[in-house]
Amino acid sequence: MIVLRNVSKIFNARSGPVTAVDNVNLQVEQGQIYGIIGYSGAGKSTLIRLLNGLEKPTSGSVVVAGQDIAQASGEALRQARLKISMVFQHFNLLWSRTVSENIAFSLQIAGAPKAAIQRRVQELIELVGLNGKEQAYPSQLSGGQKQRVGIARALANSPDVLLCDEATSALDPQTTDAILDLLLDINRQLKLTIVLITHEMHVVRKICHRVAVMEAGRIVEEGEVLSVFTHPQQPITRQFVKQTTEYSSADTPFNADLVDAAAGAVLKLTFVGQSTRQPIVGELTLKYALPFNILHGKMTQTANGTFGELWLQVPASGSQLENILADLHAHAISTEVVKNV
Ligand SMILES: Nc1ncnc2c1ncn2[C@@H]1O[C@H](COP(=O)(O)OP(=O)(O)OP(=O)(O)O)[C@@H](O)[C@H]1O
Repeated sequence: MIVLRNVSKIFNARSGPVTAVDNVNLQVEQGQIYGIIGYSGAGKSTLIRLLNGLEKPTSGSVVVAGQDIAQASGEALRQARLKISMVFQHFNLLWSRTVSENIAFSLQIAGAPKAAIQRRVQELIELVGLNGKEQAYPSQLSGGQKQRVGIARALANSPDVLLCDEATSALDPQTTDAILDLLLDINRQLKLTIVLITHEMHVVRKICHRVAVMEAGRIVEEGEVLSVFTHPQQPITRQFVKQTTEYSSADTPFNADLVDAAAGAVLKLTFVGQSTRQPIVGELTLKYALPFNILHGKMTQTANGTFGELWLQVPASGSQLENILADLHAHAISTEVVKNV
């Protein structure tokens, strides 16, 4: 659905040239929810503006739904952009128009017949859960409701691609989750391709199928969300993954006092997919007749699967510890010896 080839964008600022996007290659499949994560200044906004033709690349090609957006101009660009909608962080609603009128606006501009507009608006109101709010003005709505209007408005022209520019960054955590659920629902119901930019890994974890990590204009890591979470390669990706855990340093998530200095090695086990279903601690306890001590455990859901992390203290060393690790690997469980006591 979207293919970016060797895309760079260099701005000529007063202080000199700024490379906002640096040789980016990217592919988003039809029906995918694709996350682009990075800190402020990484180039995310520029990249998303390249996708809807608001910026032209300095070099490279940007193809969306078969159309080269970078080459298109005039009427062709206008038509292409009708199929690429955007949802904004600060909603960008028309404050003097009601909810219905905001949603109807782009259809009116396109010259759709009145009855068709009314039908479409009602359909969208129901889709985003705003029944009863048709005649309300944006100032009478909560942040989450405003974003529902923003999403309904973006869907009015039945786009091929929905771009979300930090769509939940102005919302509290509960409202963020409700809006993310709505996006997931829309993706499933309409098979709509969604590209979102964010600085929050929680957003990526909850709804994205794939993620690209951006740093200084480049994509430094890319992959399926589940595999990026379980095997982050770059330091910046590890930092983002840590955002979604309750501990912020490289330290373990449990109180160090729980570890008995004389009671053996501390292991971190990571389970992915099917391996999350195995009663592995019970099996090991029986097999080795050892009192495995659970220090901490958690399961995390992503859009393409579940992974679990478990910290254990194992009163074993030497060849016995090696055998335990080999057994875990045979069950497709990754291990890390956090501390070898
Ligand atoms: N029109 C412009 N002229 C000059 N420099 C620009 C322009 N737009 C963006 N930049 C620069 O390009 C770099 C990337 O900016 P961009 O806004 O794309 O990053 P971002 O990841 O979206 O950050 P934020 O989340 O803060 O918006 C920054 O160094 C920024 O200063």
